[in-house]
Amino acid sequence: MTATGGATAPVVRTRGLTKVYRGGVRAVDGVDLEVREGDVYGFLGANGSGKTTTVRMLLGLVLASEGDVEVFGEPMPRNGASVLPRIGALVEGPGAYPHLSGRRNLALLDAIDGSPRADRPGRIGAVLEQVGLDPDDRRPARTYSLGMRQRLGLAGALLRRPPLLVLDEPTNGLDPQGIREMRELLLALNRGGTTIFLSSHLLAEIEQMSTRVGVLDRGRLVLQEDMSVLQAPTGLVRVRTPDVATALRALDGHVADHGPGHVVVRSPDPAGLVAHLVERGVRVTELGPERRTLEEIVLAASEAP
Ligand SMILES: Nc1ncnc2c1ncn2[C@@H]1O[C@H](COP(=O)(O)OP(=O)(O)OP(=O)(O)O)[C@@H](O)[C@H]1O
Repeated sequence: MTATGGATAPVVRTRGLTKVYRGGVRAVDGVDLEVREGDVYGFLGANGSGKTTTVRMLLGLVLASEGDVEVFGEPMPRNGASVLPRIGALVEGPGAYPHLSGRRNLALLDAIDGSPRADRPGRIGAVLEQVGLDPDDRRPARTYSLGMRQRLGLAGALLRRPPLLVLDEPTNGLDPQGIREMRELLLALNRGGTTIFLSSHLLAEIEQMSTRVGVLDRGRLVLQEDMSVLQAPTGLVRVRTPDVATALRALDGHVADHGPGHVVVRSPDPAGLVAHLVERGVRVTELGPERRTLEEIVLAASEAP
């Protein structure tokens, strides 16, 4: 196990991870991931950028062509038998036996896992409640909405109370309400200490949930950074005002940008800036630090050659 500067080993680390499919498609190309304990790691990339292939290599479902994967400091897939029971995974659309209820589906999964039988009903009831499904619902899974199936899939992933969840596009096919519920559930799990690795092609989803983000572009990791660093204040202040023309005169030389109803000002001192503007008859309706959106950050990273 390797430790970085005395800190705990990353929960997931890859080095030079590469997958070349037969026929020569380089789906994943030299990827160095680092997911730390407690992260909600947002793994972002357009369709076809290689997210699913990467997730599958993390879980040992696809063999890497080159490079290595460590999960909990152990090599994968070699130590799968010890590592996989500590991972809850939802990789491709949730699979469930359509003729069985949610509870029966989970009981089967639990039995396959070889978990102790004694407290099975209680354990299953608890995860069903946790994902917002009724533990007493006897209807077969085929009558479930897509959102309910997705929750059932997540319930299956949570049965062993894994410290790491690996989820490939967990909100695919959900309506806005379902997406919100999934987000809240995942954030609650993360607050309880679960590390979450989440792939998505949706910027807004990653922006709202993640503590750290990795961006894949045509198989290459073009960005990996903590959100707090990416969205640190830029030293610019955005001022909303109905008096843009007056503001421009008052701030001569300090304006970085302006548009209808706002100016963006280079200023280390927002309080002083307000006083300065008000003195010169500029009405300020709103003022706050300017931060880059994840979209701007990702576009800039993906444009690099
Ligand atoms: N089994 C395979 N054989 C050959 N090529 C494959 C295979 N699986 C994926 N690919 C190719 O590898 C590239 C990456 O695919 P992958 O599914 O990993 O991307 P993704 O980012 O998960 O995309 P999506 O969100 O559409 O699933 C694509 O060009 C895809 O066509």
